[in-house]
Amino acid sequence: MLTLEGLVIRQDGFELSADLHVPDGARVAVIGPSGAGKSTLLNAVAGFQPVDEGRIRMQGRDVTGLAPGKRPVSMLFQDNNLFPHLSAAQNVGLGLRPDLRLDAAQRARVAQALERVGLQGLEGRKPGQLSGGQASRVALARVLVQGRGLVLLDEPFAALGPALKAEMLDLLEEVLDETGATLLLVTHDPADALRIAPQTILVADGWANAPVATAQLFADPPLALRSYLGVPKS
Ligand SMILES: Nc1ncnc2c1ncn2[C@@H]1O[C@H](COP(=O)(O)OP(=O)(O)OP(=O)(O)O)[C@@H](O)[C@H]1O
Repeated sequence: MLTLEGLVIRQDGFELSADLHVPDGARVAVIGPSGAGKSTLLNAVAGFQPVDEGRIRMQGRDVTGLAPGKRPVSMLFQDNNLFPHLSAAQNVGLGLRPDLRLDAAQRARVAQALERVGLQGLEGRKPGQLSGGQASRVALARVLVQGRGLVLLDEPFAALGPALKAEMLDLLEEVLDETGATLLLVTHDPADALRIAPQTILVADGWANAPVATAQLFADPPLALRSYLGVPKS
């Protein structure tokens, strides 16, 4: 699904390298110290961050030079990137057509996605009239209608309480089951990784490492992860 070949990203003295492969349908957490480069990695995969060396391949295609919209990727940020002046339905519709000129079938898909995430009846509300959890559901509905092969989430549910976050991770899992998409999820919470991602990419010391089994990584964390987790070094 996703291959990073000899990737090097540089910005203002910071350098991140990656040489790794994420198989189709894999669910992978991205974890590591603050400032290690987790968001930089996701932004490069999504196409928002230029790459200095190497190639990014998706579904067998070289996408290194492609604009974000041309990549088979949906990205969800912590603020859910919803437009405040648009309704929930319009925010979801943007995932299908940026000019929002939806035909009847596309409008039906939007309604179906909003119903799928439990927001029937709230289609006309603007983000400011929704709770944090409901706004996250709108963003997930957009991921659902986009139906892209790779879903990138950068700490999307960090502002929600623990129970609501667990609920959203469960809903995310259901959406992934339905679309078969591959997931990269940046999180600061090992419990999130253990809950949803059998594999984890550790970003530390200038490298995004190849995915390893999440349970094993946390059972016996490498040095770079120990201080971050607050685990004694010996
Ligand atoms: N726009 C930018 N221009 C220059 N340097 C940047 C920019 N954005 C981030 N950086 C630097 O790049 C490095 C990686 O930042 P990044 O946001 O990817 O880390 P992170 O692992 O996601 O951190 P956190 O967990 O705190 O969100 C940091 O040293 C940061 O200061």
